[in-house]
Amino acid sequence: MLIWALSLLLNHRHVLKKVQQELDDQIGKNRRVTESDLNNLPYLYAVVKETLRLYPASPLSGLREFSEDTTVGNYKIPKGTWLILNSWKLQRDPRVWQENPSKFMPERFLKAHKKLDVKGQSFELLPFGAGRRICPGMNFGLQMMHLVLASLLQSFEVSTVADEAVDMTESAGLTNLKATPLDVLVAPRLASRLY
Ligand code: HEM
Repeated sequence: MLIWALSLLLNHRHVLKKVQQELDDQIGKNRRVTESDLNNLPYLYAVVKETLRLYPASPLSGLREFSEDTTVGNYKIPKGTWLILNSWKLQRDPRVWQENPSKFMPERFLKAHKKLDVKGQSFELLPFGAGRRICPGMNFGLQMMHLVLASLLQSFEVSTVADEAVDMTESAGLTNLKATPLDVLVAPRLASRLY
């Protein structure tokens, strides 16, 4: 997830600058970001949500089995049928994400989709699944993503070799990995005593 987030930010430098500006405004450059700062970083949260929307770690959800005959929409589903949810497709569905569904736009989570969260309550956005078998590592995973991304972007300027665009090709598989490795150049952006 971190690699997708960094890749998206490197291809959208204005978003990268906005995340770093938020970090500078909220924390400043005289100390390192800590876990207790995270609640004051709404733009960073929007970036993480938008990354999980476009590049869910598990594009096809865990398997479910219908425990009784039922009807969903106009479809009759017999007991025992297996269900696999395509969250990758759902999370780019133009009927839900009307404004440029495939575009990286964290602002959508501060405006039109402000109320959507990633914790299994908003069925348009299910990067951790939902229900009884929802990812048990969700809160830990989210907290780590926010903290690691915040620390990295506060501490370092990041760029690509020769300012090339990052290749966003995805690999086929149960987990959504980048097809090509990400090379990042880093340079310190804080005083040396803080490292
Ligand atoms: C950003 C990080 C993570 C993402 C996006 C993620 C995503 C997912 C997804 C989509 C599922 C399937 C849920 C379902 O079928 O409804 C899942 C299941 C699971 N995850 Fe995660 N996960 C993350 C981090 C973690 C971490 C840090 C741990 C452990 C420390 C963890 C442990 C598990 C386990 C054990 C399951 C299987 C749960 C079950 O079948 O009952 N995950 N995860």
